[in-house]
Amino acid sequence: MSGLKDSKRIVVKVGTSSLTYPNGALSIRRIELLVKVLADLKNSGKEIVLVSSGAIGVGVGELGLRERPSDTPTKQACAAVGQCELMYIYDKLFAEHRHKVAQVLLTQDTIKDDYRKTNVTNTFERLLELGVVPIVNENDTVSVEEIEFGDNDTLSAIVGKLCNTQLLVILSDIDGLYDKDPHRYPDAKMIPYVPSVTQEIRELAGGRGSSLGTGGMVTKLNAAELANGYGFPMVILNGQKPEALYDLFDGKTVGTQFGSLQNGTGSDQ
Ligand SMILES: Nc1ncnc2c1ncn2[C@@H]1O[C@H](COP(=O)(O)OP(=O)(O)O)[C@@H](O)[C@H]1O
Ligand SMILES: N[C@@H](CCC(=O)OP(=O)(O)O)C(=O)O
Repeated sequence: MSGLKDSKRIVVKVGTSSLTYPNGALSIRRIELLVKVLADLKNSGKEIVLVSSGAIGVGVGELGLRERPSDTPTKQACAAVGQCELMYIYDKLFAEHRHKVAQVLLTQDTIKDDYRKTNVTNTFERLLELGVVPIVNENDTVSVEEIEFGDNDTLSAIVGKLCNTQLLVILSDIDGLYDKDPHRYPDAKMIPYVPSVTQEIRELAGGRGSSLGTGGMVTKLNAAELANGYGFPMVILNGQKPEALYDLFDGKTVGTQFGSLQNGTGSDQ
């Protein structure tokens, strides 16, 4: 079995802080760059599933609110408004590269129900066969647990399982996992490889880094643990530099890799 660079089916998760400015408005430059890289990777033969946060952040901007709301119904309303805008933009940008997108809204409990799980898996399988890029987000109208505790990181690992991915890439507002929060400690050092998420690793992780990000490093470690348990590795890369995905698939050491490909032969470390 070959290394990460040969993974064909990839789930890429992008967080709110990688897509929006601190005032909530969408960063056109970032989303354009992300779509360009993903479209190009798709042209190279990869199958891409994109898990995109940002609906609440974009909704905040669309509705002209001054800051991210703290009450759940307003967050849900923002997500419902923002999701339309987000998909409109993805549709338009992927179309420029002649790729089709699909909207898939899920809740984390999908994985617990065999009937729903099969339906979702079948949909992913067919969409990928048809050459479509599924774009997934939490269904924030029917599920509020996740927007209260906030994270699409866990969802992205579940999506990885549901679509039988070979690799999960989480694009964050930071280059990878450090030995302490680099926003608080300038001497923090990045950790390139984590074979498994231990208690010692968990103790390195702090909370969110920006006013728009919700999960912090803890939820990324939860996602890594889930992903590795499901049998695929996870890599954290910086969403400000989506070109890092090219480096990853060129076989370079970039970001932080958690776990290796199943049967232990896939690690690039
Ligand atoms: N050990 C750590 N290594 C890296 N980042 C950390 C660590 N501990 C806490 N963080 C914080 O987690 C943030 C990433 O999570 P979050 O703000 O939720 O981003 P995103 O929107 O990308 O999901 C970083 O910006 C950083 O401030
Ligand atoms: N479904 C919500 C998810 C919010 C969320 O988890 O954000 P993030 O921590 O940036 O992945 C949205 O799209 O705004």
